Amino acid sequence: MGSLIIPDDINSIVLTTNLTKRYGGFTALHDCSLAVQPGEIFGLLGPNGAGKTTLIRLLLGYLHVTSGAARVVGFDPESDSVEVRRRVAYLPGDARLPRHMRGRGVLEFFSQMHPSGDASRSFDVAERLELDLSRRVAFMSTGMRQKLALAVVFGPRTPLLILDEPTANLDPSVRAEVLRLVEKERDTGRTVMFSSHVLSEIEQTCDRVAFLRRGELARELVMEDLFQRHRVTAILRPSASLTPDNDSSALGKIPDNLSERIERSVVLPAGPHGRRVQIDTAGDLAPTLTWLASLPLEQMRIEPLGLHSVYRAVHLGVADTQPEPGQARDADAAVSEVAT
Ligand SMILES: Nc1ncnc2c1ncn2[C@@H]1O[C@H](COP(=O)(O)OP(=O)(O)OP(=O)(O)O)[C@@H](O)[C@H]1O
Repeated sequence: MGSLIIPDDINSIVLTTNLTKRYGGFTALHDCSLAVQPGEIFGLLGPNGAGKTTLIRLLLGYLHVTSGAARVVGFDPESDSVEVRRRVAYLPGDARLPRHMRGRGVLEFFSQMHPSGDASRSFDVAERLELDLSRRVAFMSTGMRQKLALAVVFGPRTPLLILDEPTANLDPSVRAEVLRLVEKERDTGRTVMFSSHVLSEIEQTCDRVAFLRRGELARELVMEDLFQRHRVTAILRPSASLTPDNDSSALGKIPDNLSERIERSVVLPAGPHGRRVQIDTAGDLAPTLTWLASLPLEQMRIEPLGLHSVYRAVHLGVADTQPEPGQARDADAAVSEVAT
């Protein structure tokens, strides 16, 4: 406890320094240091058991810290959890609501419980999510209960919202509506932290994302930087000359001004249409396009590299820019299993 807080991070709304949680001999979170800035949507990604919920519950003081420190909305959740919870609206992954109450009663009850509760905001959210508030919780479906829990949590006007898998059990149109609500809150200056297994919604909504893997903070990513990374796929013209080991010599030397932007360029073994070429780029595409146009390539396709490739790399512990040929298919299967 009581680790040094870096002065640059003094304005962070969430700050953790070497935060660690052990259950007996098992480490659920290890040396996690991260900072969330006011007004951003911060995503937490990671496979099952990675430590996302552990981190969130430490931030709210529901779990005791083993070592390291956290500061949330200016307070230490270990010693001031009441102050933290006054300022944070929290959606647990396993939200439990009073089964005997009707939806309307639940929203009124929770808005009175929270110091910054506002029932009218909860009712608005319930309406946007098309939730029938006349039903008793006991007779609601899983998705309806999730909508009700969301209506509860979007009620209080707290500076920070922490949502543990907010879109779990919801159909695609409701998921989209929840993400719009999250963005709306951010646009009013609130900060949102949320965990999810759905890469597309993190990609679409978050300003920054942290990847947890086996209790470690494996990677942090600014989404703007991710959107600047692309994969160019093309077929090598049959006339292009190749050295016997099929290296990337057919692509020539990468111009000096692009050396930082071209993260990877490979000629893959021949497929049904010829030899495939893959080039991964970072940063502004404009200068790269001129070079690409000069190469002996056809059927060129340019796609954003996307969170999927980073997730795969972090999840499998391989470099996202240099997957082994043939490994990609296995990796994709593993990701779709875990991350869709
Ligand atoms: N009370 C506990 N005692 C022992 N181990 C625990 C306890 N609570 C959680 N763990 C373990 O800590 C690890 C992290 O769990 P956590 O719930 O934080 O993961 P998560 O990333 O939220 O996973 P999921 O995506 O499945 O919700 C898991 O291996 C889990 O089994």
